[in-house]
Amino acid sequence: MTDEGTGISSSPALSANGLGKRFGSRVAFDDVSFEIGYGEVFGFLGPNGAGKTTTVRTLGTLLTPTAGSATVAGLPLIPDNGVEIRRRISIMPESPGLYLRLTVLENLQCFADLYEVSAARDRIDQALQAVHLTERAHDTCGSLSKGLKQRVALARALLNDPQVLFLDEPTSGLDPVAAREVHELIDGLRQRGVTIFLTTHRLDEAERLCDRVAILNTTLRTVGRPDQLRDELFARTLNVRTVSPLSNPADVFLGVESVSGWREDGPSTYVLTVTDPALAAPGVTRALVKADADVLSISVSHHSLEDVYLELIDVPAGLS
Ligand SMILES: Nc1ncnc2c1ncn2[C@@H]1O[C@H](COP(=O)(O)OP(=O)(O)OP(=O)(O)O)[C@@H](O)[C@H]1O
Repeated sequence: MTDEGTGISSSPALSANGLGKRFGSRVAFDDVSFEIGYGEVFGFLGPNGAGKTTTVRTLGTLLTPTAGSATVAGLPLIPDNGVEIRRRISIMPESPGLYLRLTVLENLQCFADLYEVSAARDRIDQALQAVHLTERAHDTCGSLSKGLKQRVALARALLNDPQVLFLDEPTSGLDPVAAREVHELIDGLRQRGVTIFLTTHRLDEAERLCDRVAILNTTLRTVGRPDQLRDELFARTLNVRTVSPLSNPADVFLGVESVSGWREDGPSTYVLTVTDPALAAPGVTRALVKADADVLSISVSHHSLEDVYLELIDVPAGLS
């Protein structure tokens, strides 16, 4: 569905409603619901065995769901739509699955034939350019590093110019430089308006790349923007350190705009719960100066997506 005049689609690129998949008595994932807009980069996080790959394979029409419903690239996920959905999407699996004795170009030609890509040579050239591999087109895939193989797999996933791209752990096993290159490629795809469904164990990756993330552990634990999840789960705090203990901290802190509580966190260290750190910090500074306190530092505490993840996933005792 397209909004008149704007050309922008108003229906979600991907949606799931109570979606589930079980293998016999084993539940791979259950009761998963979300909506993803066109052009969004959506992170799908969860521990080993959480059901991420099975969700991707189900949305990618490779497995049939056992519960719920979904739409993929604007089409209901039903067997009759399988061919058309596969035409509109691509899946880049965790392992590249290339023919190692064939060159990069031959691999792409092979897959372009398989996918019946029209104007194949142009699409291959565009895909090679998108992943910066034009120079390596005639190298055999067996001679490429893991990071370069991953780029070939990404080029293959781009051959059909997908509306929705599923990336299953695209940086698994890559060194930081190769991972950063993949991140830059994903950024480039986002700028071209490709909707990306990204499964990853790397929380820094999700935080850097994703507009929103979902945390899955067989069922969905939460969906939201990383900063929104942090704010929902953790109170905002200011950390104040002074040279010597304050004689009456309550008198100093309470009454400052935006400060709703305080506690001591060791000698001369105070943690203040605040509604808005940007408002609270200058007020607290003024109050400390007025009380003649020698201030060592005032800092806003930052929670990472990892904190959110660990809070929501049941981590076995002793591991957190
Ligand atoms: N074909 C299958 N037959 C039976 N069980 C399966 C099958 N595929 C997956 N499972 C089970 O479904 C659950 C979810 O697996 P899945 O591979 O989707 O998890 P994941 O989140 O992708 O894990 P990882 O991060 O380790 O790749 C696991 O318990 C797994 O053993």
